Amino acid sequence: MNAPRIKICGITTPQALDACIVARADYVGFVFFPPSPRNLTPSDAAELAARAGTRVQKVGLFVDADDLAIAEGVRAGRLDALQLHGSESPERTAQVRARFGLPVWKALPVASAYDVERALLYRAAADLILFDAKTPKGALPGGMGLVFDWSLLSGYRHAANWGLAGGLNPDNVAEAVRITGAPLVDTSSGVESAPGIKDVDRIAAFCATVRGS
Ligand SMILES: O=C(O)c1ccccc1NCC(=O)[C@H](O)[C@H](O)COP(=O)(O)O
Repeated sequence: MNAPRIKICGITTPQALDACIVARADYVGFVFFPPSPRNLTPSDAAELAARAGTRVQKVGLFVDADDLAIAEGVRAGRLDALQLHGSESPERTAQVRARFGLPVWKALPVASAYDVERALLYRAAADLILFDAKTPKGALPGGMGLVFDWSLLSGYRHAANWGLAGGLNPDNVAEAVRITGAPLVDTSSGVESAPGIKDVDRIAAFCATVRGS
């Protein structure tokens, strides 16, 4: 089995970006959601994008954003893909893909087998389904370090390209991949020393563990 592709989400500094590139992460995530401790202004995103060049793919994360906000993120962050992490419907997801001409990842919150089945609704609209842990009402919809029951994905016949997120870190990611067979893993708080503060050693350890799994 090929090693899973790796996305490190919530990059806010050149040091963290460089650590992802050195560790050969496939994707970095730029968060465009003001309530997040990882939110980027357009000028921060432009600086990071210029530094990254084509060395890593840049995924812009949006939560129920309108076209204007997405367009600003796409321009500033020179984005390669869009991650919709709110309650976007299949119709809105398809609309965003058509409007921006970029691959769209749809994050789905998971707490039960029913939540996993909802992926079918997005089969035609999204290029990738990202299964993430459901967060409590009123909390951020992601980036909380919460894990869901990975056995919900064990042996599941996926109808679409997909990835696993939610509380992954250097200590648990090998087990998560073993149980789910995830072809892509995504982490944010699991490679941080505090909310929004990436730890370059944890980024390196996460990537090394995934490549070795
Ligand atoms: O990172 C945020 O602050 C955030 C805010 C709003 C929606 C999603 C957010 N992050 C998503 C991610 O970073 C990941 O795609 C995923 O949720 C994994 O996060 P974590 O559990 O912290 O590893």
